[in-house]
Amino acid sequence: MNDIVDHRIRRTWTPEGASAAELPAKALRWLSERIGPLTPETAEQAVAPDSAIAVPVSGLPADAAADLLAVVGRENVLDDRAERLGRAGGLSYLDLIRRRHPALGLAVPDAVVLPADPDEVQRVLEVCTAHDVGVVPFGGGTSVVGGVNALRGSKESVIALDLARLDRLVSVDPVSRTAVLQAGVRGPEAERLLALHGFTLGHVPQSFERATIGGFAATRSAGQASSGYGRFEDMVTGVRLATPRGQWRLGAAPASAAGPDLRQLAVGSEGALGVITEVEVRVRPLPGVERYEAFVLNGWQQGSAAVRAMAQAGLLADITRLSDSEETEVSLSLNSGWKIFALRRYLAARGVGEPCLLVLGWHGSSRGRIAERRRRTVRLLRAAGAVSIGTAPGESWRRGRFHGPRQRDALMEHGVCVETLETATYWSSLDRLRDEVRAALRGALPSGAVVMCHISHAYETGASLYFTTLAARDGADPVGQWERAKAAASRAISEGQDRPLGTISHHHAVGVDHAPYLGAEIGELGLQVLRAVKATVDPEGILNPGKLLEQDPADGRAWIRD
Ligand SMILES: Cc1cc2nc3c(=O)[nH]c(=O)nc-3n(C[C@H](O)[C@H](O)[C@H](O)COP(=O)(O)OP(=O)(O)OC[C@H]3O[C@@H](n4cnc5c(N)ncnc54)[C@H](O)[C@@H]3O)c2cc1C
Repeated sequence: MNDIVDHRIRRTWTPEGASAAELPAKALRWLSERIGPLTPETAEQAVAPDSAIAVPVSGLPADAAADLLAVVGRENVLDDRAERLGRAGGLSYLDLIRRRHPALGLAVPDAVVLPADPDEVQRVLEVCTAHDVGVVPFGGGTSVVGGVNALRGSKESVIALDLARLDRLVSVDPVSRTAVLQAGVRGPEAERLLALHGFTLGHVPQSFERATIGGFAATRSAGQASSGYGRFEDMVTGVRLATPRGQWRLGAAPASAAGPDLRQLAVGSEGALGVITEVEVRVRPLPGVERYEAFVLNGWQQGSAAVRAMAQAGLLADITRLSDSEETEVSLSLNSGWKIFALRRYLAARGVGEPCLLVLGWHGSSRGRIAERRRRTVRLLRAAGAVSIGTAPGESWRRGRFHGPRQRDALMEHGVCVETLETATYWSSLDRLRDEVRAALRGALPSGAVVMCHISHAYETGASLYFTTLAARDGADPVGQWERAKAAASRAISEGQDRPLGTISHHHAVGVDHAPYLGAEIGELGLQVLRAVKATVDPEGILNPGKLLEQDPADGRAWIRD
């Protein structure tokens, strides 16, 4: 079993484990004052042994198993409970809760299959089509929308198709600045391999340490530096897919008017239209210099107007992230490193009563190049009323940029209901969307719940909104508690007059959790178009049953409560 999967079973993000993110006493005190007394989980709940989780005997038919062994070798068809449990779902709050409360049940694949290369992936799909076995493509397993849950749909058995062995940088074209990476390469390894050639991808989501190139493409991921490097789909120049109907290569030129851009059907296909085996990406020269800094704006309106002005003037930093006052308050309260009292006094003296933190990160070939870019941005920000608080808080953000999942591990140990959700809309609707989602979450969660929001992806025409909630967990019904809150927020996002107020997902994708809301966004005709594509490439419906397009009430949700 690889380290990553092993540590996921133990419910810790990295090998260092939850101890890497122990919450300081000050943070716990602050939190219990805000959301009510924390009720740490019992030792049994916190580390439920694997043996406590019911894992049915593998239902993979013997003849299908034999054919799979013939393709990938005996050691790459795994049916022991630990390996299967390791791929039983992703990393949403509900996924983690199910692992802590074994009685809630988990959807466990019948086997884990690890092909070595694109041709083996293709042959695995042929075997699964012949034996009518469902296939869940599994990258880093960091889905937070149920994308890798081992649902069966109409199939008797389902495998997790783990792409971990597709871990190579296939080629680099330094002239065109493109590179081909296999789907199973994880974020840090992709950067390491590209750096050997002097390049970077610049795709750094918070799940960077574990998520894969194939997963980024399959979910239309957006990284923290999207303002500078673009979203993942902006980086993709070509895709190689294995489908039950054969291999499909897309992307012949950097731009094309040869009909609709079918690459964009593969990007965002969430394992339902094919298995992405290779991705050709645009790469950029490694930046020689980085600079992180922070400003404070007075209130959300002033902050979001400043980010809009930056976006519309083409003056965004590579990383541009605005926290609302609630999120800023939490950062200030929980951060032990800053001189908080002095900072609050300084801001009050500058007339900032409702601080909203704006972090900017700059990448460039030299200090001079960065200075040149930031000069105009800083002028704009000063005119918008922003107060510079220097590089220390920016550096602190950079150092902690991947700590979120570890802190979540620690918060869960303390009995907190901690989850995130995200959306995006046009600037003219942004404030209304934020107000409505906050009201929906507050209405559904216990009083005192902390509901924070930030903008971390901004465009000329609009921005994403990312919400984080912290609430006292309902120990008797933790799943129902979050499902109700999430449904209320999703309704607020999806309702609107002639179009929804926002998108049901800016970068987490659809999976199971957002499937009921997809129709509101793309219309019944849109759903039919996608179903027609699915019927063409996957006529037997083996690929990722119950995700993206399908809502199978008998399978899609019921197992959660079983
Ligand atoms: C703590 C945390 C922070 C996160 N932060 C971000 C963030 O900042 N930005 C962001 O965009 N997302 C974020 N996510 C969500 C998640 O990391 C992304 O969706 C990521 O792109 C998933 O990559 P993965 O390799 O883990 O894919 P998986 O979780 O393994 O799979 C995701 C979906 O893609 C399909 N899939 C995976 N690989 C392939 C393939 N090769 N071919 C076809 N289908 C495939 C799966 O079947 C599934 O439907 C975060 C998640 C967590 C847990």
